[in-house]
Amino acid sequence: MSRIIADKVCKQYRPTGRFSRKSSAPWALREVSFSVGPGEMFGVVGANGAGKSTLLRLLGGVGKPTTGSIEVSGRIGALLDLGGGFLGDLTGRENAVLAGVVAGLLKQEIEERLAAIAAFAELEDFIDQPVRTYSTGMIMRLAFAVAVHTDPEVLLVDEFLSVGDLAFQAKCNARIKLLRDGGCAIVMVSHGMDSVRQLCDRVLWLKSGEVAALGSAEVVAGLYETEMREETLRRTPDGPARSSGGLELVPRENRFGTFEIEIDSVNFSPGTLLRSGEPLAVTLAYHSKGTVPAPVFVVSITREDGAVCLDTSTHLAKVDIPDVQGAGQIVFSIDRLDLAAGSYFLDVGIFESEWKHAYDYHWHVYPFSVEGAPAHKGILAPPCHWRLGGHTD
Ligand SMILES: Nc1ncnc2c1ncn2[C@@H]1O[C@H](COP(=O)(O)OP(=O)(O)OP(=O)(O)O)[C@@H](O)[C@H]1O
Repeated sequence: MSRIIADKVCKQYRPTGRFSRKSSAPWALREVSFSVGPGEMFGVVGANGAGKSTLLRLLGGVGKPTTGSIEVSGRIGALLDLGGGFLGDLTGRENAVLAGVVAGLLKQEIEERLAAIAAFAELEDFIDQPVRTYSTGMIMRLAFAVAVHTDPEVLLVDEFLSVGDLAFQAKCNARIKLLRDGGCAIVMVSHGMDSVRQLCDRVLWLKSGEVAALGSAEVVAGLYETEMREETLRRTPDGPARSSGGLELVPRENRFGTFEIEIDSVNFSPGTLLRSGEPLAVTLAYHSKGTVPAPVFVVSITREDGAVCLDTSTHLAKVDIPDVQGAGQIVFSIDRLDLAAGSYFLDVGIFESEWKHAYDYHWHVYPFSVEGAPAHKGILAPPCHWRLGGHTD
């Protein structure tokens, strides 16, 4: 069950000013699909103008996708515009009650929580003062405290907005983790890859409104950092698009990396049809020009909607990989691929030993389909059996 399902979401703001007549406005989001389950922390990363806030706003019900759909189930706690909705002449207490009611709580329910809200926001002495006398930090603390005390089942947070002093930030993060452990689905726009790695389960990387990558936090943070690193170093990837086995590998589109090691070939043809329950073996052939210390090899299988089915690496499997130089190959095999029928992607890559950046990562280059699976719902479809035992009268 998912709390959030975004399906091919596109957003184009109504043309104004320079886009009014001659050309149409650019797309702020284009064909963005993903789902977030209960208890999942879903990060959204991307450069300025990539579409992160637009996505968060749409998830919070502010505006509608131009095309595509968004389904959110459960009470939403949105920290989109911290304190922006507060009325200056009302006291902190009155604003908290109003915000709680808007979030869907009964007046009495929110009143019962006021002491906890004021304590969390560290505003006990100021809660009966008008909000116009508050500093920006105090307003943000109050807004955050209200949002996390309304039992949200979905929480939308922009990390930038949740900053207070470091101690308060740590308290917010702890609270967010608590909510996650209680089954809240959290979408967090993140700006630092360290916090992405620490907090998020999965990450969506938006680039000019499109999905650049979607997968486990480590992989996507590594890919993003690769690109940022290249940008900071003003470094262009070696070589133009390369063709391999009929595939077009385009740097920064479906191939990310610094290419100190390159994946030369993968023995997996795009469009392969697999039968559920069959074994799978993938051989990566690679080469490096210089010596590369203990790289991490990664294989990931995602469903078409971005759900991670398998995400593994030599690091997780504790396989000892020596320093690499020259050409070599590595084989990854699964005894049974018990996937439900559907469409999937196999992604492969090689990362720096500490996951700091990708050497070479092939993103959604190898689509495949699975058929012949038992008719279960969900991602896994292993052979299953039912046995009714005994009778109760
Ligand atoms: N209200 C608006 N009207 C018109 N265009 C908008 C509006 N809001 C955002 N955009 C445009 O949509 C695109 C995505 O913007 P958005 O603010 O969602 O990106 P972002 O990733 O959140 O950026 P940042 O990190 O700078 O906040 C940009 O090109 C931006 O100019």
